[in-house]
Amino acid sequence: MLPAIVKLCCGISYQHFRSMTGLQQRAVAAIGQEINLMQRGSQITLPNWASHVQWIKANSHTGKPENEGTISTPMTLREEELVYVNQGKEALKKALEILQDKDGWKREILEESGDVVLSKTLPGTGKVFRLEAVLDATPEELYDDLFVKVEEMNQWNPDVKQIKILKHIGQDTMVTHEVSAETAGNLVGQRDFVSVRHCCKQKSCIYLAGAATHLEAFPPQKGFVRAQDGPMCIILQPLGEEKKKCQLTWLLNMDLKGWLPKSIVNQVLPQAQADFTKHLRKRLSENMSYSNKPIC
Ligand SMILES: CC(C)CCC[C@@H](C)[C@H]1CC[C@H]2[C@@H]3CC=C4C[C@@H](O)CC[C@]4(C)[C@H]3CC[C@]12C
Repeated sequence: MLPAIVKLCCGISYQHFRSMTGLQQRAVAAIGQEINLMQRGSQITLPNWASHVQWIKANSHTGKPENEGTISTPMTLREEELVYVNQGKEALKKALEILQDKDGWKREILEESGDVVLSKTLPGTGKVFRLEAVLDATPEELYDDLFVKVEEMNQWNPDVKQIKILKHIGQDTMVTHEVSAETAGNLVGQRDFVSVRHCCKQKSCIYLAGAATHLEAFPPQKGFVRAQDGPMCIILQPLGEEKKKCQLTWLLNMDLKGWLPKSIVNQVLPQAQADFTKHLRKRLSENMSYSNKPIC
């Protein structure tokens, strides 16, 4: 019944859509784009009938509907954005596959706090690192610092010089530009990265995935070696019901590019991971002391 009504509405409104001008056309096209994107990015589940509605695709230059005379096929709009969402999902899948295999990990660092960094060499991928740490925070709080407020990371992590969000694609995907700080003694020069960052929440766990990507408007910058991050992933898993404790598992898979001896790379990367949790703990304790402060 419902699909029939929708089809009828489409039939009735079709002539109107065709005779619409400029802004109106763009508005309808934009709504269509939005619905397609939401549906494809599976941010919302639309009822089945929604797929019967065929949206008019407006030409971005002329504002006129494309395929004049025929009802256009379901739009392949914002394809570029869907590419990023899929890259993020793919990164998560690949990173989880690596983490799922519990065999063959070698211990690189064991901190007094109990944080541990492990490594494994994978054929075709090279050496990957895995950090395991328990933090006094909920997954949501960590998601806030690591995803929502990612641009603030340089304020608490001295290994990061700058992070900028170049593009938001919905709430769960973004393209970021990161610049690392110079390491002590400038053993490894500054690197910059353009990455797709994708978040996925499942039950009580939060997954933050990432992988190197391209943004035409952001080619490699002069003076920086463009490195490649990923497929990487951070898993935030709550520990215990009441206590604010969270298990953080971080798979780091980074190609620093440039001319660097492997021995240096294999030393700085696990160290950067171990340092990351130290800085993150400090940030969390500062956040906590703020939230405990009386309001006035
Ligand atoms: C050894 C030198 C060259 C590199 C050291 C800098 C490293 C530690 C920095 C540079 C960019 C940083 C990443 C930038 C963005 C994110 C996304 C966020 O959701 C989780 C943390 C994560 C993944 C950061 C982890 C730390 C990071 C990888």
